Amino acid sequence: MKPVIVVHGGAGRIFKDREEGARSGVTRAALKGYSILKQGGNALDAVEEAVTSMEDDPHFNAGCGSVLNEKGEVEMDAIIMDGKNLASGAVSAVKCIANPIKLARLVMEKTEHMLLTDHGANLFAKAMGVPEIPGEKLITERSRERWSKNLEDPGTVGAVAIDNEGNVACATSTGGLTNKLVGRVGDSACIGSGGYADNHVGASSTTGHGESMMKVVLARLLLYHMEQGMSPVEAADTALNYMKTRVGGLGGVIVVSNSGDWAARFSTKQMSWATVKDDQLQYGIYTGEIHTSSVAEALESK
Ligand SMILES: NC(=O)C[C@H](N)C(=O)O
Repeated sequence: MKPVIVVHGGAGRIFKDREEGARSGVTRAALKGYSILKQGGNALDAVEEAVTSMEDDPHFNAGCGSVLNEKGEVEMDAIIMDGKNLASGAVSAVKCIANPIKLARLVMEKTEHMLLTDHGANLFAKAMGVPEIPGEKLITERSRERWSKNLEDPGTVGAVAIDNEGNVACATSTGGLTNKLVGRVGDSACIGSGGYADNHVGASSTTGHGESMMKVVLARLLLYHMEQGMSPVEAADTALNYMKTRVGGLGGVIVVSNSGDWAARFSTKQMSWATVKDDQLQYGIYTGEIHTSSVAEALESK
């Protein structure tokens, strides 16, 4: 199986002055994940690496750069899932951690549980030797300014991949919604809403209005449509359209099928996304925008 990775950097409105940062952040993440797959690495490692790269990038609403809750603090949600055995791990409302996706992976691999929240997630991090960082380190000037004006930012991040053994995986990470209530948990920590991976079908990761996505269980819904015979593009559009007409919610999805077909679709005005397949990088932000270059060219310009 030829490896494929697809990443997103969030659906919503991306301002002009943020477009270049979003484009280069998603392409960097896709290239990092792909290089793991190319070296024979597995899909789980690739999606974790891609998401970690975007958590560390202050352009995105995940890790450093996360939006702030009603108290002006960062509380983050993340999930990772292995399509081989349907194992998954998640954290919700976790604070003072640089990379929630790594903590989610530890929940999957080191506990009997699937989701740890808030204080318990931090206690677990400590037990695993994951360093706590001051909450301030996750806050950017921009996130504080947008919070004070109660302005929404897109930027949840996610990745899906298939490796050369045909295993699929997904990972999603977010700071959630600006001015959310303390303790609010969104779709990104919830299996089937923020992401889902099953080798029998494929893997998906989502972004958008979390409460709407939880109502329709968006990530699993679109895989269901693929099980019924739809292509990734048709399944993504059908699921997004259902969410829009049924509950009035907007968002975006990325998906890879177990045969290596992929899609990046959104019902919002924009979503930053990138993919690498057959040593070719593609990326875009607006509907219909697709830039293409070889991986070699892209790595030279980085
Ligand atoms: N920007 C986002 O995708 C937000 C995320 N889905 C949430 O509701 O927490």
